[in-house]
Amino acid sequence: MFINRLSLKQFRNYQDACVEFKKNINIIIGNNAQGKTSLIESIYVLSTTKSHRTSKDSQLILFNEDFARIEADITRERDDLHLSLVISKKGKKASYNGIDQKKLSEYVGKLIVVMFAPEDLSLVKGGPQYRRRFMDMEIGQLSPTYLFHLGQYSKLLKQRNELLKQLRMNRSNDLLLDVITEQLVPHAVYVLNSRIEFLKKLESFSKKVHGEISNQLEEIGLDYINSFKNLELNEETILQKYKDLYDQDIQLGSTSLGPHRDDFSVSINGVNTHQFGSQGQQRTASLSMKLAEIELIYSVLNEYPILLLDDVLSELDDARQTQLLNTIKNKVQTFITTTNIDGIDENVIELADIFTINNAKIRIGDKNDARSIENTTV
Ligand SMILES: Nc1ncnc2c1ncn2[C@@H]1O[C@H](COP(=O)(O)OP(=O)(O)OP(=O)(O)O)[C@@H](O)[C@H]1O
Repeated sequence: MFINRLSLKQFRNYQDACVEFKKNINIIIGNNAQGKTSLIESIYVLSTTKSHRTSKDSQLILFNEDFARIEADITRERDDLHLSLVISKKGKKASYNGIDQKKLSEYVGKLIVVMFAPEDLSLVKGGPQYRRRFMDMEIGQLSPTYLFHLGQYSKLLKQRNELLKQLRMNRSNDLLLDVITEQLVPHAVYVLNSRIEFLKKLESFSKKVHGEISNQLEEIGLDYINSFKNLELNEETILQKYKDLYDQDIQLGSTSLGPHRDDFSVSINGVNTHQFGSQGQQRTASLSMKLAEIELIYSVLNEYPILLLDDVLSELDDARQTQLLNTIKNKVQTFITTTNIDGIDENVIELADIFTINNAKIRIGDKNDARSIENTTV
């Protein structure tokens, strides 16, 4: 898929902006704090309805304004799309081809993106919450059903934890605990099985990509860490396990097992990268997973997603940039932000359109414009 036109109104530091994209590689260059990340963040938000760098939607609205709007014209293999997302203090409203969407979960998946940003290093290095979020966002883009089950699971989990806390004070309402637990279990089982299946597929694509990046010296492994350990993941067994844990959960005042506790490990040549990997290995492993995602999405949709590279390309060495270029060339529309074009491989620059951003004003430029920006960078 391909974004032809993007327009922003009162999004972050953009008052009004409209930009057309023609080539599949687009380099966005500007000094710090001009609006580069905000531009690609807007594409991510339009796709997923969530920002990759804040959970507070109000931060996306230009200071002192009431709403922000992101719109784009998109060409997909099978059709053209017009997407619009309005973010206001009252909430978010999405529409496609002029039709308002009642549920955001049904809107997600129209525009599919893969983002690789500095925060993605946390994917390997950070706590389990980063990896759970990664799985949920990625599976969610491909499956509204997953988003539905995840949403139900989160809602019921919150209710169950509140109830457990009440029961800790006064053990009287076990019947309600039965009801909530019985409702929770099918969603937990669906989420678990989907994540395990996703991770298996991602592992097989990652092995291929990582082998190529590392000259076949390294083998990457991804393993789902399931808090139910080796239990069979069917509703009956999981329900029984939750029941066996009633006393423990009441004492804790929270649900001790389930998808909200899970994680996945990333290993290189059998060694856990989270604990023992070098910075470089952690970065390569994150990149392999992101590139693998592109191929995984293609295998499901028969269509490539859009790739957003926020300030990460110049940090990759030549071999990794070449690998990246091979993955995206002529097929994946890619947006690359940077303050410094010198760190970007000439072969990538040759294939790209270059845009400059200065105080939220976007201009189409060329290599020389990009270099003159660098000269003014302090
Ligand atoms: N809601 C908002 N309203 C107005 N301005 C905002 C809002 N949110 C962020 N900004 C400002 O927008 C500017 C651009 O931020 P952005 O993160 O896009 O910069 P950038 O060009 O990616 O810079 P860097 O290279 O430092 O990452 C910053 O000055 C930031 O403070």
